[in-house]
Amino acid sequence: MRTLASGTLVVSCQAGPENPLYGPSSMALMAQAAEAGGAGAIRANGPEDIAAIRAVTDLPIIGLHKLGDPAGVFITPTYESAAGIVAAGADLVALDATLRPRPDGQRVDRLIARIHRELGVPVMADVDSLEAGLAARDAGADLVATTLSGYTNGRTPTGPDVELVRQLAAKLDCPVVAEGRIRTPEDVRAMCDAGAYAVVVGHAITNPMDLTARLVGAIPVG
Ligand SMILES: CC(=O)N[C@H](C=O)[C@@H](O)[C@H](O)[C@H](O)COP(=O)(O)O
Repeated sequence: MRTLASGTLVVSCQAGPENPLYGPSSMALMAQAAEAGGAGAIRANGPEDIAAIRAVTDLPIIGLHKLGDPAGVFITPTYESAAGIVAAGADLVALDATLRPRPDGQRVDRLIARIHRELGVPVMADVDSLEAGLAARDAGADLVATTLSGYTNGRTPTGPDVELVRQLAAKLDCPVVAEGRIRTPEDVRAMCDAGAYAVVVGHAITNPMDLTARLVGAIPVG
């Protein structure tokens, strides 16, 4: 079984329908490019993308399935969504473990226990706060990630949440994964110094629209 090693840079290869790169073949190419650059694992969304990525790499895949309302719990909200991505080739399941109500009313500890029992893969809890991270570990999560920090209370900061990584790493007895708005080598280093076990980077590597817009924004007007 493929596992997430300590000190890994994970590249999140995701594109929504608004992105010209939307689709499994583009995401498989992204994953191959990430691997060629030294990525140690891939994070990917949905069974189609995951199956296409699985076909071209042996790297561990952290799978998720975004379903439902993005304003609520939508990262792998149900057991069925977890089962679908594992069948497609995911080695770990990432799921929303914020303290928000789940769409099916399911308790997260029962969901995690069922994934362990029936799918036999580790669960990475995507959280937004220290409280949610501690609760996720108590609920059985194998790893805790800061993925949802800044996305659940209406205001998204521009930078990554180094402080949350530091707090989680100080309190938890499991790997803490840094994720969200990490853009530069300095950000990556700050996360490692704060105690991150692994670092996930998405937009800054796999979203050329974002990269282009940032540089276009640097051109003086007039
Ligand atoms: C909040 C949410 O839905 N995050 C998603 C989780 O899978 C992805 O859209 C992010 O790209 C991923 O977390 C990596 O983060 P960033 O792209 O900022 O490096």
